[in-house]
Amino acid sequence: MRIAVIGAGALGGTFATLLTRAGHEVTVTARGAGLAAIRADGIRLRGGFGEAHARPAVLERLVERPELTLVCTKAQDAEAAIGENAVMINGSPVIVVQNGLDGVQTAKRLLPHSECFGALSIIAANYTEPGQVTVTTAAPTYLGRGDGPIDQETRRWQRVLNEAVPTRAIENFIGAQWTKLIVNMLNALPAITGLSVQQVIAHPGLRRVMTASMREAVRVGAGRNVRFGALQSLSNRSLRVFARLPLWAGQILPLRMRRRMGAVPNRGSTLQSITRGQRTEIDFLNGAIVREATAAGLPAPINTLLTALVHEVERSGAFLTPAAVLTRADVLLHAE
Ligand SMILES: NC(=O)C1=CN([C@@H]2O[C@H](COP(=O)(O)OP(=O)(O)OC[C@H]3O[C@@H](n4cnc5c(N)ncnc54)[C@H](OP(=O)(O)O)[C@@H]3O)[C@@H](O)[C@H]2O)C=CC1
Ligand SMILES: CC(C)(CO)C(=O)C(=O)O
Repeated sequence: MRIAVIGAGALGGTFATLLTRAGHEVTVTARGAGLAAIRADGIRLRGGFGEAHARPAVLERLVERPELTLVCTKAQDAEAAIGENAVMINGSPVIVVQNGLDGVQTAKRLLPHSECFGALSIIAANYTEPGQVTVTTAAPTYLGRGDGPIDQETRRWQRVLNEAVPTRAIENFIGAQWTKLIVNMLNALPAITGLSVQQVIAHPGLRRVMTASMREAVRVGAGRNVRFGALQSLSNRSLRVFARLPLWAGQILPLRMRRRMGAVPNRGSTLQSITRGQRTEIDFLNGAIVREATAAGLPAPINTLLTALVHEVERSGAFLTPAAVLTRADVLLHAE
């Protein structure tokens, strides 16, 4: 099948390489150093899914209509990246592989003639340099659309993706996007401190802040009447119970997430943007919680602080020490 992958970074590079290995005819779009590196030597994948080297076609923009397109940019780049390729992809199916709440809606708005789906990936992948990706956790990807049951088209594309990476079709995709947003409360503190996700969770003070951000996010979702979708071991019921536990007991959730992640350091996709000197996705992660809280008339002080701290680090290029983070967060934790 002719498959296009827009944005060949950590996840795009993983999907492009493994779809090529599965026998598909893959074209990726890239720019700058990524374009030059992939043109010269293809994409090299290491880690959790084994070693693979793919030589997909690489272009700045698509010039042919693919049979399926995966959009794998960060959320802040999705509108531009889809817009640049809209002439070619509008009318053919599109899967947006993205964190945050907005990706599928953005694709639907820009591609009114396409069937649009979303993929929530639990894979952890590190874009170590242009054209090089290391998978630090090999985990499933969840595919769906809307808030209803799984439809036939979703099952069809699930089977195609599943040839490359373990993929499951899910009902209530919109609720599952929220559940993934709770998981993505893992991202901010590594981006602020420069530590891996596992190191942040191992730090008792930072773990409390992370747990508080997750609880706040669940409460905001509940305030927006969200029915959280099932993802890994998380469910609507378990998340709502988690948000009511005392803070000390709630820390079981990030500890469980760390256990599932394994021991290979996971830098998280937001820290990777910081390290590359790029704008992060934080306004679509913790920032989305702040916006949703405003809409629900609820406070979201922890997510407001974490969003602001990531922006501080983006501007200064200097990570904060755990002690500096705790000085800023302590008063909020006492009020929790
Ligand atoms: N990495 C991970 O482990 C996980 C990531 N995710 C989510 O998946 C999504 C993708 O993340 P990730 O793969 O980490 O991101 P990366 O930043 O590694 O990759 C995104 C790629 O998109 C490229 N890009 C941006 N705009 C364009 C454009 N207009 N045309 C062509 N290419 C473009 C970027 O190029 P350039 O480098 O030139 O900017 C970059 O190579 C995010 O929403 C993230 O949150 C979800 C689960 C895990
Ligand atoms: C789940 C996690 C944290 C995996 O790294 C992720 O989604 C990300 O890095 O954006």
